[in-house]
Amino acid sequence: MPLLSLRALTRRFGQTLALDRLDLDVAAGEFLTLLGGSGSGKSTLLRVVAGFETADSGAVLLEGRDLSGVPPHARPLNMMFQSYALFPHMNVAANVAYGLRRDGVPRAERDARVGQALAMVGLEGFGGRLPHRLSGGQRQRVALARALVKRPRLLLLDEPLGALDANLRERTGFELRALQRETGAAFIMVTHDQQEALALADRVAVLEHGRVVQLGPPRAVYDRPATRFVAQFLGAANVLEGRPDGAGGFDCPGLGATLRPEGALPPGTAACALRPERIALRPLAEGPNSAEGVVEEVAFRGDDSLLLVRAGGGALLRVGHAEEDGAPPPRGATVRLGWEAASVVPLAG
Ligand SMILES: Nc1ncnc2c1ncn2[C@@H]1O[C@H](COP(=O)(O)OP(=O)(O)OP(=O)(O)O)[C@@H](O)[C@H]1O
Repeated sequence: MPLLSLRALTRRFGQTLALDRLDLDVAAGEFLTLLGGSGSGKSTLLRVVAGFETADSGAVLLEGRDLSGVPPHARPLNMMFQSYALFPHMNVAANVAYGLRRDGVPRAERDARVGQALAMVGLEGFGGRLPHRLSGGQRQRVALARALVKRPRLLLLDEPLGALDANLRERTGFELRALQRETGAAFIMVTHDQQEALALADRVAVLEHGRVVQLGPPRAVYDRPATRFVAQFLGAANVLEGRPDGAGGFDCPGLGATLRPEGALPPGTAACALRPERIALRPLAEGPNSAEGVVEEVAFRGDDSLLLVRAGGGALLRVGHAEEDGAPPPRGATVRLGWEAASVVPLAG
């Protein structure tokens, strides 16, 4: 049985359908990241699971038990907010102890558990500090300790790393992952950052318009996006419109060329995705899966350059050019492009 099951969860705000008959199962001990554009329903989903928001219809089941009517503090889960929501007048230890005190946990046990939780997030010795005397990263850890101290089976994290700078964010992400393994709790984390979502998760759920449009291991979702939205949202793939040529290929007028995927095309395929880093500046095979274009822009990005290449049929392609392949061609250069059949991903929607 999954730890958490969401069944046909629906939540409206006036005309807005924030959650639209959403189904999702989360396994015990799993790290799931929720990725989606602004307004896709990520926060609403967490808030409904936590009990801060009620669904109009549908069910939230934790180990098969329906949580409707169970108040937030009585749910065997915890939520960590983006703002951390620490009590400013309470020191770190009191902030972390808050939920235990409310549950009537005796003083000695409380102190021991607060000590353990602070050690877990690397904040031993900080118990007496007030939140305003901590750095952003330290405040984030206090919030995490407070969420973990009750040993929840499920932890909901709403953009927990949002307030951290890039370096700290990466390090804290790894720490979060280690903590999740150590505690065995399932984590559901909302993030705007697609790389973070891919890096940390066992599975990624992509939300669009209040529904899960794709769910799977990071690599599978990245390599085989199911829809135009997922292809462009994750890794900004090129989405090429066209139609099947009836002979296993996909005619793409914008490209002025034919794409040929490895497998068969479903008859209704209306677009294919092609990742920028899978396009080489040379033909890889004879015939299909190559095109010609003119370099319109070259943007240096550190470990690679991004080229915008205008293909023969007018489509503008994003093409990644790795540093180890030497200097990128200059603007105005005519280039021949090629890619493997395995890189062509037919899209369903
Ligand atoms: N309390 C509310 N009142 C009215 N509309 C709301 C409320 N909460 C959310 N919404 C709307 O529901 C939709 C989903 O919002 P939600 O906050 O869940 O999205 P999100 O994916 O978390 O977005 P973001 O990434 O911007 O935080 C949005 O259109 C939002 O405007």
